[in-house]
Amino acid sequence: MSLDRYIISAPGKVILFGEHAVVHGKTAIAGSLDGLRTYALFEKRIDEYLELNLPDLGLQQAFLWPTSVLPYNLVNNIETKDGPQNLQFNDILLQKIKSIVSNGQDNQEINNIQQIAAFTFLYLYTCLKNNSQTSWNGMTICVRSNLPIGSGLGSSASYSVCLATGLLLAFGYISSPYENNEKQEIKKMSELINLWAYQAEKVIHGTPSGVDNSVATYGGVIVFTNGVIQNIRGTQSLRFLLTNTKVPRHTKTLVENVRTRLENFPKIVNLILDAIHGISESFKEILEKEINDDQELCTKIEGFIDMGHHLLNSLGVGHPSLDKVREIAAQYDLHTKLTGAGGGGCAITLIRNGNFFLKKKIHYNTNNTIQ
Ligand SMILES: Nc1ncnc2c1ncn2[C@@H]1O[C@H](COP(=O)(O)OP(=O)(O)OP(=O)(O)O)[C@@H](O)[C@H]1O
Ligand SMILES: C[C@@](O)(CCO)CC(=O)[O-]
Ligand SMILES: [Mg+2]
Repeated sequence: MSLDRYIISAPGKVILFGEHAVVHGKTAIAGSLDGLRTYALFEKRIDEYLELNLPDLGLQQAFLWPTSVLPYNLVNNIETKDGPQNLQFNDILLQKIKSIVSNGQDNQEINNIQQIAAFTFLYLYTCLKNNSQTSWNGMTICVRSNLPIGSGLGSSASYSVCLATGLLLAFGYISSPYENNEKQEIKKMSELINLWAYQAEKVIHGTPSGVDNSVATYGGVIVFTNGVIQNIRGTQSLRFLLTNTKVPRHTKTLVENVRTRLENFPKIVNLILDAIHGISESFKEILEKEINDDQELCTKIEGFIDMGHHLLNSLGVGHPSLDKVREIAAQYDLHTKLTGAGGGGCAITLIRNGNFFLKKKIHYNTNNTIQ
């Protein structure tokens, strides 16, 4: 039974190690950001209109569409992994939604951030509305976030998780944890949310790995390899300083550039991706070892940070502003790497403190898989 209103929230993220390599099947370690989140209000309307308010994108006026213009019944088995896989990014659907978002001008490229966000919502709505028996035909959505957008902190992933959750709740595919907090049910619902948030991320990122939407869905710190997720519980929260260079960049473009470099220099770039994979796996291993000497542990992680930063630079996703952050932090003997897609955006600096690495037994939960 769906309610008439939902308020949903999902965290941003930092990638500690493995960005870009994770797109090519390697391992990444990502952590969710407690205080930086996206919030979405979904409210049922009595008319058959969709109203989308995106004030963070400088949208003065809400998008407003009659539901009658949208195509339906594209996906048969929404609730299984086959659902999205059967759903080809078929051109008719994409063109149809693109023309709706660009007010009827056909063959318009969707390139500004408002249209990308609107297209992502309409795509997910069209897939999930399907033939679900629900009274949520019309709805008003408003999205707000305190995450910097386009800065490498997973704003698109938290946006995608909020949209997927709101629509799955509205169309009755999941129920709120207040109505059903049975552990097994929550696990199933989280997997469905993550599956459809991943579809939304594909619209925004092009060929995402799924690590961003996974950590925005599950929270905490996760180890992610090819869609397999290990939740790391019981870790002492690592302390990082987040620096936003405020240099704008697009994740989709940066990911495409790395793919081109891999196609042009496969023998070299594959070794770099393997080295980045090695850092993620080594980090995972030291979390499991009983290293009680905090200094030794900290020195190892600082080594991973330095190597990780230089390896990402060699993939062409660095930026002078990120190196500047490294240089300034190094004056205080602190170690810094870019986080997310790079090319500007944010850097993370490891903060040492006395009891920084109080070791607690690290427990890996059973694997969750999302694809
Ligand atoms: N609060 C928001 N409201 C509406 N759309 C948003 C919001 N936050 C993010 N988006 C969507 O996500 C896009 C930014 O995604 P992008 O992947 O480029 O950056 P990011 O997710 O912040 O960085 P990274 O992917 O490197 O972590 C925006 O263009 C917009 O379409
Ligand atoms: C750059 C990347 O690895 C992380 C972006 O936050 C892209 C992805 O994994 O989808
Ligand atoms: Mg993103």
